[in-house]
Amino acid sequence: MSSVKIECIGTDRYRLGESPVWDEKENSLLYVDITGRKVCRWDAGSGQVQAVSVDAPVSSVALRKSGDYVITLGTRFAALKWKEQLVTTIAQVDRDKAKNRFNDGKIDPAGRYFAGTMAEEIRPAVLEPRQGSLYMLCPDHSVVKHFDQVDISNGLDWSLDHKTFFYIDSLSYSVDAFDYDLQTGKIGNRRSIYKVEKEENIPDGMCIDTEGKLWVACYNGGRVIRLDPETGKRIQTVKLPVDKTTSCCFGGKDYSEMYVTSASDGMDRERLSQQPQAGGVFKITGLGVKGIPPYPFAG
Ligand SMILES: O=C(O)[C@H](O)[C@@H](O)[C@H](O)[C@H](O)CO
Ligand SMILES: [Zn+2]
Repeated sequence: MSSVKIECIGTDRYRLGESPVWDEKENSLLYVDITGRKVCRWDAGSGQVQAVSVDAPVSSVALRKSGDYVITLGTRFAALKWKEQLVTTIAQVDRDKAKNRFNDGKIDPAGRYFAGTMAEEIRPAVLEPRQGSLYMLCPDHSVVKHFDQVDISNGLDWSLDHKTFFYIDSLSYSVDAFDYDLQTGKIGNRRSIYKVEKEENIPDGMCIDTEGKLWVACYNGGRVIRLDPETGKRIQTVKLPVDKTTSCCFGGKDYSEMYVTSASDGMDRERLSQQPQAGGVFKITGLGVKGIPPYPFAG
């Protein structure tokens, strides 16, 4: 564990970095700046970042089987053609909730796009409660609502045997599990597998490793934690040089590196001068565990 190394990739600082996803074909890391309204792609070879600006808060990005990407934009699921910088709407949700937007999203092992919504934040983590829902965009472009009453829909991933869905509603301060039916995408039997501790603050984005353990980025906690979903115990803590760590994914060669996004929104000048890397994207090496490739959207 002593060989764990953390570095900030590049010099760009984002307002609300989120949704890191490794794009193996491009040897690149994709991520979004939600409030900065852009989708970014960092080329691991050249170190260059390309960005596509969009017309609404963009909260997640995912690979697409047919090439290019899908995103959650405002309250829409949309397709993004990278080269053309072209965004086209696939489906819309929460039409009755003008102030809602999508938040975190990820593709399930069968190629469905899961993403949840939340109310507009007055400031980070302060918002009208229970306005969000969890949705699933199917490959045929139909949308299913799984449940509502969500405060801040956040981290999500699936167990390696695809029988469990893990989910975080941030303001419940809990990491939850559901039984998962991969055939139908149905979820059930919700239970909490981990209650975050006070200094861990707000559980945000999440990903699984090849040992079936969960990694959770802790917003205002300045860390990622590794959890054993079987025992409900935390087995590792990795601290980062910024407080507002938002999400994590594995990438790089053999998915042996971890990438962590962060935010700078809501920090005053003094705080920002103490944490000059706030809003940066970090690469962690030497963890000694690997991740799995992201699933692409099948539609
Ligand atoms: O990163 C996200 O998922 C949200 O969009 C953020 O706004 C934070 O999570 C929130 O402020 C604290 O929970
Ligand atoms: Zn998040």
